[in-house]
Amino acid sequence: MTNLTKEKAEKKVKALRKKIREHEYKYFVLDDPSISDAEFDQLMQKLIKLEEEFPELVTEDSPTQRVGGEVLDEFEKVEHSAAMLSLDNAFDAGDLRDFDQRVRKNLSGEDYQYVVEHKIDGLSAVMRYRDGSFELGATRGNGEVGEDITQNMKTIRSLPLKIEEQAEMELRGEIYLAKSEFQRLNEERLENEEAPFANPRNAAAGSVRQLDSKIAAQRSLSILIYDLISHSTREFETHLEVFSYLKELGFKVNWHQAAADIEAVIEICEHWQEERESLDFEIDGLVIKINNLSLREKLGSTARSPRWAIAYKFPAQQKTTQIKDIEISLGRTGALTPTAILEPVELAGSTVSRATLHNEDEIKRKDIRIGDTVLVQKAGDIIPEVVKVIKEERDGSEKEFKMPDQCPVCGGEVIRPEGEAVTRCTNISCPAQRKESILHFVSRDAMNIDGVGPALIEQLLENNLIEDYADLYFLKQSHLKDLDRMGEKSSQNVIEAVEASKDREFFRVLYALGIRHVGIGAARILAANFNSIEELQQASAEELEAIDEIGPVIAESIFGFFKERHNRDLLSRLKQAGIRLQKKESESTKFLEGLKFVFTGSLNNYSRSEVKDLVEKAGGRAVSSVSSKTDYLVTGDNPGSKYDKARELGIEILTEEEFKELIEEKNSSEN
Ligand SMILES: NC(=O)c1ccc[n+]([C@@H]2O[C@H](COP(=O)([O-])OP(=O)(O)OC[C@H]3O[C@@H](n4cnc5c(N)ncnc54)[C@H](O)[C@@H]3O)[C@@H](O)[C@H]2O)c1
Ligand SMILES: [Zn+2]
Repeated sequence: MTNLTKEKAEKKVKALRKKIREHEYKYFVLDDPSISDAEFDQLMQKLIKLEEEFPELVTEDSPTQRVGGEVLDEFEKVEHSAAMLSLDNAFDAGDLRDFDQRVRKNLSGEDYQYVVEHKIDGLSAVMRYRDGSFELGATRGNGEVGEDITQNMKTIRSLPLKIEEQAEMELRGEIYLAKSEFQRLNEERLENEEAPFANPRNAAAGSVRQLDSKIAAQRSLSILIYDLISHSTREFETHLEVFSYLKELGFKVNWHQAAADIEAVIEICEHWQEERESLDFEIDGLVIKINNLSLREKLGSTARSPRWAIAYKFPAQQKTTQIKDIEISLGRTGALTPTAILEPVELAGSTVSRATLHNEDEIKRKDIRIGDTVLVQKAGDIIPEVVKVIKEERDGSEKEFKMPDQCPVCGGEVIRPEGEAVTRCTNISCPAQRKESILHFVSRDAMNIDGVGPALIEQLLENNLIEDYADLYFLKQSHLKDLDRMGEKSSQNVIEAVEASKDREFFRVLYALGIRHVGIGAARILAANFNSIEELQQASAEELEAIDEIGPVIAESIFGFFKERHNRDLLSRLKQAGIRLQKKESESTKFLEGLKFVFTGSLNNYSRSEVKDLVEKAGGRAVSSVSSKTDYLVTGDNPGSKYDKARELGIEILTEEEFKELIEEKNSSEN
């Protein structure tokens, strides 16, 4: 009870109706809502409560008395043979039990059973078949009159256009977009600088309402059937019977499960609330229906919804809130990630106060500003994200965001390489990324320092014994002895292993530095072209790019590395420690030294034994299977599964032509 006077209540009711109508227009006509469904449902619930308390205020045109929706003039109108209603909502087990009480009372003692189905977050459609052919498809519209979308529905692959049934029949189902398709579509829209759809439902609705069915066809819509409205020659007793009949005819029917009573229904609802992410389409709840069809008739409907069904709605995954600030957090590879600090909101059962903004481009594309009202969403265990900005809410005080030009953790220089979306701190010993860089430094292909693993590195950092990898060379046995699992013997071993690494080949040192994009292959090429660190450091970007295998991205990264003052300091300490930062007289510069090649598909210019010879002459090895240790995969015609595996592992892939160039060039430069 609200304890309102009638006058006050009337004012509230009017204001609510106005608000609800505005949101219905944005949602149903523009396919562009500015609040989440849960927030909309709350407004509706408020109105329902007030109207229950003051029944004299109920008017025929109240949103509670009719199905929300509008019919667009662009389409032919279709009058429905039976009104297409909304569903009543339940938000928890209590609401479901209340519903069950009402059913029980209305059926006065008759036995009944429920069927529970997914509530697909799409839009409902009605389909008419005659003499075995799909004849008409229509939207729900305002419930009485819908829009003729027959042409667009014909693009839905899962909808049979012919069936083995000569009767006249009418079906209902939900048109939807699969999650993967929704994601693809939104990425495409962002790229074309179009506003992303707020959810798959809006995306599906926007696609169905395309006047050009070629565009609809590109959207890959799907449909699931959930009701039979009429049939000219057959009668059915239960909803379950209808489902098996439709399935037999070749329709894709909605998932469903029988439930003996409301407690069984509640269990099914709880199950799917947990499992909803496992589906390839969005469900926003479950629909509970009476199984026996004659009982449905007995229960009947209100102006807005049937009394024999109810929608159980999951807690909201989307809500509107405000961005209070945008902060930068640093990943372990030095990536600067902007994060929105939100006015806390309750979302899918937890309080959300941060959302990832991914990167600078994403902020620009979505035009996100500090102070904006935004729609945020949380799906599964994914970090919350900003779906879109509600631009109508701007008052001019919002501030545009600018990426900092210094690392917020260490003050180091940040760069955003051309063609990349990510801005990074270039300081290798930046606290946010030093563990990773030290791990890389000691790894097998790099300095190969045995006995220095993740656990030891963590301890060394925690005890302030080292800050970066150069510090490893200044460790004394007395520092190590007292650490966990570090006796006399093992600390001695560590010191010796560190000492032994001072004489590694020059290319390994170059690789160990951890310059972004300089993998072991690029390090070898650099070592073949420069005799010492100083030489490399003095090279201009142009000189670097002049080397065949070194592209602008690697060149820029090398350049950036040497420019950073922390990195220069790090190098001078490596030098001071006695690491050899130049080539040995005897150091092999064989071009493919140590590199592993895998070949797949049939080659046009070489036999398999020829390529093996070529690779081995240049110091490389030809191996038969792809693993993370593979450096190059060379593909001929009709490559096999090795190709997919290499792609998955991010291994560099060469065509036969590229391989040929590599080998020929090498031979000519070495002769
Ligand atoms: N965000 C906004 O601004 C805004 C505005 C208006 C409406 N809305 C949302 O739109 C919806 C209101 O639409 P409604 O009146 O269609 O009610 P509803 O979504 O609560 O339920 C009815 C609809 O459920 C769908 N459905 C999915 N699976 C079904 C199944 N297995 N069996 C039967 N029906 C199934 C059908 O399309 C049917 O029309 C609510 O979710 C509401 O939050 C949001
Ligand atoms: Zn930093």
